[in-house]
Amino acid sequence: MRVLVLGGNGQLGQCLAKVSAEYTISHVFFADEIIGNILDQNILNTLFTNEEPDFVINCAAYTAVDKAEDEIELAKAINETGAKNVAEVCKAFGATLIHISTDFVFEGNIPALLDEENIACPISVYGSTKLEGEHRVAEVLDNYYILRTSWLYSEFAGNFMKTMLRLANDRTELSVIVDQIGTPTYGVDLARAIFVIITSNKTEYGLYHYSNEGAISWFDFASAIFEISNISIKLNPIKTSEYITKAKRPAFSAMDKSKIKTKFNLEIPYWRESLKISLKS
Ligand SMILES: NC(=O)C1=CN([C@@H]2O[C@H](COP(=O)(O)OP(=O)(O)OC[C@H]3O[C@@H](n4cnc5c(N)ncnc54)[C@H](OP(=O)(O)O)[C@@H]3O)[C@@H](O)[C@H]2O)C=CC1
Ligand SMILES: Cc1cn([C@H]2C[C@H](O)[C@@H](COP(=O)(O)OP(=O)(O)O[C@H]3O[C@@H](C)C(=O)[C@@H](O)[C@H]3O)O2)c(=O)[nH]c1=O
Repeated sequence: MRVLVLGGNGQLGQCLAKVSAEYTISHVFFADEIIGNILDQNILNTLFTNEEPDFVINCAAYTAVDKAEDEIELAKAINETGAKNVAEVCKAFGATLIHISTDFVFEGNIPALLDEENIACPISVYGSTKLEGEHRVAEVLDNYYILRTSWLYSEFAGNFMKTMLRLANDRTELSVIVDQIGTPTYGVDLARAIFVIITSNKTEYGLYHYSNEGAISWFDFASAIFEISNISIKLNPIKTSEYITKAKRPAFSAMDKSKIKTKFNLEIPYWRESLKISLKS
């Protein structure tokens, strides 16, 4: 079993590296954006020729949600054309693709757990490009898994948990949005779910939702980060309208994980338990 991780230096890439040795996979190769530039088909061909992967995990993406509103072409190139390039090279080399997508494909106007059948209707450039990336993958390949995840955090790279800890260092007070509801996902839990899929020997291809269990606001998430870390800071709950950002974010994007739990016999940790583990790390 040979696995190739694209975007291997990013947050999820590092989470995959942390746990890959727990699984009976003979070879996992982590490619950064230079040796695995998903915008360059020649580079991808060379990489695939050398690595001969059975599975490819595509973590490479444009993930700067606000910046994407200004860098539309770059976000489209990486999240749409890049996804297509990866799917095409997987097809040419007979590899199964695990492609990562996001809860931000949803509009967020339905306050009920979103399953894979719910209509996606993105309200940001990032969300639109990720949805288009999903379509490109599905157009090219049959043997793909698209995993939509949400509010990814970990001890690695940049994320909301680390932003909160950093801001608490030099502020006595923080204001965080209370009317956007979703589910945090510990990247290490997602990494383990990906390896479960790879080692399952199943061929249940398609679209899946994966996050931790529970549904909370960003304010709740920040409160828990500070409470578990014993950081005392004044935290103000604010409305979305009081925190101006370039990109719109869904008001409700908590997802239903029944499909992945049933098909792969997965037990998903509750968000707060995973947060404690990540903060310890
Ligand atoms: N972070 C989150 O909250 C969430 C993320 N997701 C999805 O999960 C996946 C992984 O996200 P995460 O690990 O957090 O994101 P990161 O931004 O941490 O990692 C993405 C990686 O892709 C690399 N990259 C950018 N352009 C290219 C390119 N042309 N070729 C190859 N690599 C490239 C980046 O390199 P560099 O940094 O040098 O540009 C970076 O290392 C993404 O698909 C994302 O959309 C889904 C839901 C939530
Ligand atoms: C820093 C900060 C953010 N916020 C709000 C803004 C936003 O609505 C929310 C999260 O902010 P961030 O910019 O950290 O997170 P953001 O980049 O919006 O996170 C998203 O990233 C992409 C890649 C995804 O795919 C999504 O699932 C989601 O994780 O918190 C505050 O209310 N107060 C603050 O001090």
